[in-house]
Amino acid sequence: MSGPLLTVENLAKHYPLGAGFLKKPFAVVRAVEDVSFSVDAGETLCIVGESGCGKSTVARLLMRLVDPTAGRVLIDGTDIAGLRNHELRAWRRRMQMVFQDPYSSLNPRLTAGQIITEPIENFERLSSKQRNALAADLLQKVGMAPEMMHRLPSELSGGQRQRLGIARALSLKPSLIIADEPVSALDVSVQAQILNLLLDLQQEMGIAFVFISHDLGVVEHIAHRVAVMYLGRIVELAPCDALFAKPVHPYTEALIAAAPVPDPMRIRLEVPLQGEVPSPINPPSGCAFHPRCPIAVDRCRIEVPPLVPMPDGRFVACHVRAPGTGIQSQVDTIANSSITVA
Ligand SMILES: Nc1ncnc2c1ncn2[C@@H]1O[C@H](COP(=O)(O)OP(=O)(O)OP(=O)(O)O)[C@@H](O)[C@H]1O
Repeated sequence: MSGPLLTVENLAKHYPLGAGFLKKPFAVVRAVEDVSFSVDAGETLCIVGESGCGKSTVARLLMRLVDPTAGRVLIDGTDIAGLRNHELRAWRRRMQMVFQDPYSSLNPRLTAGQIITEPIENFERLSSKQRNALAADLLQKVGMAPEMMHRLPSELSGGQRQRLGIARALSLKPSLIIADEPVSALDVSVQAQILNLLLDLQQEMGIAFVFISHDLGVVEHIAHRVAVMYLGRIVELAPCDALFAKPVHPYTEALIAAAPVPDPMRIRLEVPLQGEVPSPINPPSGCAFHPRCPIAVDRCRIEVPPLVPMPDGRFVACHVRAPGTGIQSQVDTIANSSITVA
C-alpha cells in the first residue's frame, strides 16, 4: 500500500470543565487544536514540547482512548471513526501503545508471561504450550531471559518492566507503536538501552513509531522527523537533522537553546526559554507564542499563523519566518541574529 501509514487531519480536542447534567461548562481546555501530520511505515515521528502542550492528548486521540472534538485519524487512508466493530478490532491489532510508567501500566497480579500474551488472547485462544512459547520468544526479542515469564512486575527492575511493556506491545505484530514518554521514568543508562532496543526492533520488524517526549536528547537520537508543539498546536514539523541544525520557529530555537548540549562542537545559543506556558483555557490571541517571542510583530497578536511548507521541506507556523508574509527582509536579519526570549 502506498501513501502514509497514519494520517492525522485537523485534529482538535477540547475538554469542557465543570460540565454535567444541565450544567454548562464554565471553561474549555483547548488541549489540541488543528493538528495535522502523517507517518510512513517504518518511520519515527517524535512529538516534542513543554509540559501541557498536548502531546499525550494527541497519543490518546490516535489510540481512540478519547474522541476528537474535530478532525480525523486515518490508517492506510481509512478513517478509524467510520470503522465497524470487527474492523476496529483489526485496526487495534495494528496500533499498540507503550506508556511512560512501566509499573502502573502493567497488571501487578499477572506474571510477565500472562501480561505479554494478554493482548493476543483477546483475539485467539492459546494453549499453555503456545502461550509459553510466545512469551519466551517475545521476552528474548526484548533482551530478557525466558524464565522471567514467571515473575510478577514487582519482581522486575524499571528497565525490565519497560521491556515487558514493549514485549506486550509487540505481541500483536503492530505496524505502529505510540510510545508516550517511554523512557522518562528510567535511569539514563537504561534509557539508552531501551531506545536502542526500539531502534533495533524498528530495523528488524519495520515498525513505525509516534514517540512522545519532552527530552530533545532522546528525540535527536531516534527521530526521523520531529513535530514541535506549543499550546496544542504544531509550530514546526521538520526532518530531525534539519530541525536541530537550523531551527526555524523561534519557539523551536529557544527550546533547543534551553536543552543541555551533549555535543561540545555545537554552538549553544545564550538565551534559554523563559516565562510560563500560557493557559490552554484562555490562550493568547493570534500566535499563542507571541507573549514569549522576541521577534513578534503586530500580526502575531491578531492572526493564528498557519503551518506552511518551507522550500527545504519543513513546515513552520510563524508569520515572521514562514514565507509569503511580505516581511522577508526582517526574516533575513532575524535569522542571523541570536534569540532573546523575554
Ligand atoms: N481529561 C482532561 N480534562 C481537562 N483537561 C485536560 C484533560 N486531559 C488533559 N487536559 C489538559 O490538556 C492540556 C494538555 O495535556 P497533555 O497531557 O496532553 O499535555 P502533555 O504535553 O502531554 O503534558 P506532559 O508532558 O506534562 O505530560 C493540559 O493543559 C491538561 O491539563
